[in-house]
Amino acid sequence: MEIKGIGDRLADKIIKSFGGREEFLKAVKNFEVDRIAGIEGVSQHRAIEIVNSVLGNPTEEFLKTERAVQIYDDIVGRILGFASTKYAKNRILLMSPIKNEETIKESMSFVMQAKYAASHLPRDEIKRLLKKIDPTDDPKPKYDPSKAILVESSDDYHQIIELGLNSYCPVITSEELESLEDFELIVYVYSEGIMEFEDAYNITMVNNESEAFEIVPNTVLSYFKENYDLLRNILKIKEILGRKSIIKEVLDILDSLESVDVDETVFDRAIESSKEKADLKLKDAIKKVDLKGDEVLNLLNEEMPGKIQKIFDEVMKDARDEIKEETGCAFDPFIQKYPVEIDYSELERIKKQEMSKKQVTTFEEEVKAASIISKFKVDVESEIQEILLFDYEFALGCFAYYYDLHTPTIGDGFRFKEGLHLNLALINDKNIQKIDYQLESPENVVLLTGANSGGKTTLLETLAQISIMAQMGLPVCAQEAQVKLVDEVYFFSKKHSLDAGAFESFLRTFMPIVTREEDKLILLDELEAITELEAAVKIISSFMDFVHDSESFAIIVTHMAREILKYTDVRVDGIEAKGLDADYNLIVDRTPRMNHLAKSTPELILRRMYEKSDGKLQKIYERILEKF
Ligand SMILES: Nc1ncnc2c1ncn2[C@@H]1O[C@H](COP(=O)(O)OP(=O)(O)OP(=O)(O)O)[C@@H](O)[C@H]1O
Repeated sequence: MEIKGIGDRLADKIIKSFGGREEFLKAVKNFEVDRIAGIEGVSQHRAIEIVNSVLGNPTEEFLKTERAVQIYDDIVGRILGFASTKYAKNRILLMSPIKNEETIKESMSFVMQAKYAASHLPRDEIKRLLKKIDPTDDPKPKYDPSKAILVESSDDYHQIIELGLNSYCPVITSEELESLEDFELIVYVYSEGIMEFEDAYNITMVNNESEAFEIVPNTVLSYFKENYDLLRNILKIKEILGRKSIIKEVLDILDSLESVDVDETVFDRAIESSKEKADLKLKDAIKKVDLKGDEVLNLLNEEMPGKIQKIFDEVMKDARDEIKEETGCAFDPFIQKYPVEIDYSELERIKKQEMSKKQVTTFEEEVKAASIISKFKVDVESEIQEILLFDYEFALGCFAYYYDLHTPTIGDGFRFKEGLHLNLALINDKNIQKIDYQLESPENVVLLTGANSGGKTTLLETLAQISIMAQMGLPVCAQEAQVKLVDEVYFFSKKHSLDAGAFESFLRTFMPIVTREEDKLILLDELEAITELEAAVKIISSFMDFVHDSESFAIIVTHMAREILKYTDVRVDGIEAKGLDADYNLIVDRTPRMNHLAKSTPELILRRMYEKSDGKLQKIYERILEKF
């Protein structure tokens, strides 16, 4: 693969922005059109051209006229409508016509298999899930200032920096640590173990030879956490497809990681309710106490009589037990008084301690999860890739399914049965007629004549679609078809401009066609609309003779068949209009009759206009009709 087809300056710029040729070629192989389109001055369209030309499939060598390109773009646009992910869209944008028969056949059979699969799948549900698949690359680390890594020496410090862990949380040395309270969690990465901490609930010790995820589990977990929803959707899709997946295990591990938040209100509620109960019990019990004279005297000296102390002891014990029951934590937040008072600073201390403990357990759980889950990363990534590829396949399958495409054979000419223009393929209307047609040697040049609005342009476009789609490796919109693989497709659409500039530019593109050796499919829609009639007749007839003697194929739509036939001898086909139906629609057999010169029937169109108008306008149509 070389970087051909790109100007040197642009190639330099692109390679530079990728940080090297290898990186750029890797992106091309991964169909990363967007990364190239992201470079300043490179449009999406140009990016596609660049990737295609690097891959060796330049579309511009095949699609020779503006209209041919439009027909190709229209086909691609229709397929894109079925794709959901950026990956699939890029791959579809890069589908270009080629001539290698083997590759074309392989691709057609791939699409037909996808069509079969799509026909059996819950398409809407899958599409809804695929719409949510947008994988992020490795997410940027989230910086968490509430945690810290504590190290002993500058060697240890550098080791942590080298692992890039300083982008997850602060890294501090013992001198910088003013208070343990500064952080919710401190991961002490020790080598000697020289620091000692008493009653430090928010510290966890990790050996300095540990792996990165044992110090910061998020180095592994972030990727999975950030992609949680994506993974869930991938799992759902794989379940629908009946494919095996390891994602369920990954999600179970992620789900098992408890949330760090300690519910502080549990503490507040437990304490309030035990205080209320204690107050009631004290009131009841103390009322019944009978104090002796010296006990009353002692009480005046603020000495608690034994009887009352006993009551307090019992009631407070009950209160503490109740709190332990509710919060799972043994502590005493009460001050012995009546009514009982709450020691709020003790309550806060306990809450903080519990949070720290919880932080440490969560950390340990995360390390455990990270160590298991890290082994799944490669598989998870390949499952994501598998689903992106599936989206591409599914889009092609849906396209083939909804448009009812069929594999054509490859042969020496063009022939199709029950063909339909893609515009008409999805319309459910009894007036839509499927068409049979053929263009084969020795009748490789044909004049197509017929009724106004009979469907001549539509037929030309149908053949162009069949040829382009087949060479893109797609099945085609016809029940049966044979296509010839050509090098170039030309489509000249009907232009209404008759000025000299248009004529000259037409000749400039048109005439060199016959000097080229390549096999061509040439479709010409009413040349006489571009030039003066007499000149058109002469140009067309000479052109037809040249094509006739070549390996190329041409259909020429004309209203001047009789005149052209004076100069050359070719097959003439005709689309015949038989009249108007009760709703003034044209009754027409859309399949051309071979060797039949059909009249154009403007009077039928005029009659329809006459019937559908009224008043003055109708009178005018009537006057014109009288002349026919
Ligand atoms: N096979 C078909 N079945 C139903 N409708 C068709 C079919 N082919 C063409 N039409 C419809 O007939 C109309 C005229 O088609 P088209 O423009 O191809 O005719 P034309 O012969 O090229 O006309 P013109 O006289 O302008 O050259 C369009 O609305 C088109 O959708």
